[in-house]
Amino acid sequence: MTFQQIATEDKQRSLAELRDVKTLFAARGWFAGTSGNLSVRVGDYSPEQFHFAITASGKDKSLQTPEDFLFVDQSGKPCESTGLKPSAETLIHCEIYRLTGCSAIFHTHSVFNNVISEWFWERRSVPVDGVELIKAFNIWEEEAHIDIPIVSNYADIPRIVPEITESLNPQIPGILLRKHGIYAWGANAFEAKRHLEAFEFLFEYVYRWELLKGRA
Ligand SMILES: CSCCC(=O)C(=O)COP(=O)(O)O
Ligand SMILES: [Zn+2]
Repeated sequence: MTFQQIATEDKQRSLAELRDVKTLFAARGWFAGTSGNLSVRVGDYSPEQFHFAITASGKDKSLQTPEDFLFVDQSGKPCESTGLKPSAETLIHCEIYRLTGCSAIFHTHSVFNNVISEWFWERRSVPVDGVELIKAFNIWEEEAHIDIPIVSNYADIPRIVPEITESLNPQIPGILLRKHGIYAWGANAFEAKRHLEAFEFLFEYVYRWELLKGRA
């Protein structure tokens, strides 16, 4: 399916979803200093051809403007003529869509996700044991253990992509970039948001638990 074949209503719906999530996350202070980026896929999916709406690079994501989003293809190239630049991290979105076939990807920076990614960097994953909110990832076993992958954070984004290819675990809908932030995804915007919120809860839990353990 080409971009032109995708119904206008579907494109408008994806932009409305992004706008709503952006407004909500901005109200929570989740886009400090223009950080973060969001995308929602539109139209049919195949690993070789897909399209998604993504936040434009470097914008103040707490503001609503007519120039907040643009559509790109599976290689991160704009689908329409535009003066807007897609997020500097678009290639990470491209790779996560290609590997998972998901429909929405949300990326945010927080103090907890940064600190925890550095604390567990040597083991390249954040261990979480038996916390109820693991169920937000559709993992229902009692006392479940999960490991949330951490990859390097290079200024040159294409260098990060092979580490994502290598480390992404299909059971865990998120990946941490070291001292940078979390990428969370889902089958739709609702699910990606649930996953992101669960990750942030778990990072704060692990951070506080590690502190308490250190005092015992
Ligand atoms: C000032 S934040 C540095 C870039 C970044 O990590 C980010 O999430 C925002 O980049 P974008 O190009 O998507 O605005
Ligand atoms: Zn970022």
